[in-house]
Amino acid sequence: MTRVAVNGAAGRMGRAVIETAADRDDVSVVVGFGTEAGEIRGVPVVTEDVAGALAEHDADVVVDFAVPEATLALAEACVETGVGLVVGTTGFDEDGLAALDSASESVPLLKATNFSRGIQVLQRTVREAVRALDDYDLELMESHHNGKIDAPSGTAKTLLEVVQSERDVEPVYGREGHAPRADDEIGVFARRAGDIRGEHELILAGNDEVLSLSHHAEDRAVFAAGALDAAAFLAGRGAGQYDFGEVVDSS
Ligand SMILES: NC(=O)C1=CN([C@@H]2O[C@H](COP(=O)(O)OP(=O)(O)OC[C@H]3O[C@@H](n4cnc5c(N)ncnc54)[C@H](OP(=O)(O)O)[C@@H]3O)[C@@H](O)[C@H]2O)C=CC1
Ligand SMILES: O=C(O)C1=N[C@H](C(=O)O)C[C@H](O)C1
Repeated sequence: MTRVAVNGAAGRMGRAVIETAADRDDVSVVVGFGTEAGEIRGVPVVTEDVAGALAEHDADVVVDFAVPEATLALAEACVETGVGLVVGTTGFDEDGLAALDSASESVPLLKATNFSRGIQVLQRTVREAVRALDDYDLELMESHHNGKIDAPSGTAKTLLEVVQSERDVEPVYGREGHAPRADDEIGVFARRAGDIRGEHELILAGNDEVLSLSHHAEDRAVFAAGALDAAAFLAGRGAGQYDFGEVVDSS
């Protein structure tokens, strides 16, 4: 049984993680962290002394869905206590990413911009498609709920990295006015509306055809389940960076 702490416990994803864990017997959420103290489904939520709470509740791994500055403070507490860290938060700047890299020298750390298994497969499919259709026009779209802070989504950035590892394309974020398309560009578009859980689509267009590769999440439970799988995978491992692809391939 992996003892899990949840950062951002009262948020959309934090609550989904607590709900999802309640139906599983391989993980147990022992404490949550947030900006307001309280209790969610019997899980105590605390606001301060994160390192003390990790030790007190004997947590093995923290699952984090919060905001970058909270994640970075949490990473310090994980290093202090030797607790593993699953990072789902997106929107880090270069310094934030470097700080997480450095934390992974002391504790096991698994960061993924998307914990759905379908997106893992989409990443692999995108690589193959971009490689095979190497002169097709590429355009990337994502849609999310109206409470999302960062744009483009972390997943869109990851998909862009996959594309760029295969092809030298420059992102153009939205288009307006006189904006003819260049051969070496990829349009990137972000929409925010309602409670869309997360939609991503890459189109590859050329030669009188369009290949559309898309994914949509129907429930946040899919991300919560993947993050908990990652926590169970990380428990007991040594310091270093792990990949969600390893979790998917191992189960
Ligand atoms: N990797 C993946 O699969 C997924 C990643 N995400 C990412 O997860 C993150 C959270 O998303 P979501 O749950 O929708 O966002 P929410 O805004 O619903 O939740 C974020 C939570 O973090 C809390 N928080 C803010 N500051 C702190 C702090 N200092 N310590 C602890 N908690 C804090 C907020 O509290 P308060 O409300 O009081 O400010 C809030 O409860 C985003 O970056 C999102 O992109 C989301 C879904 C899937
Ligand atoms: O904020 C969200 O909701 C989501 N964020 C992640 C991202 O930025 O890619 C993953 C998922 O799409 C939902």
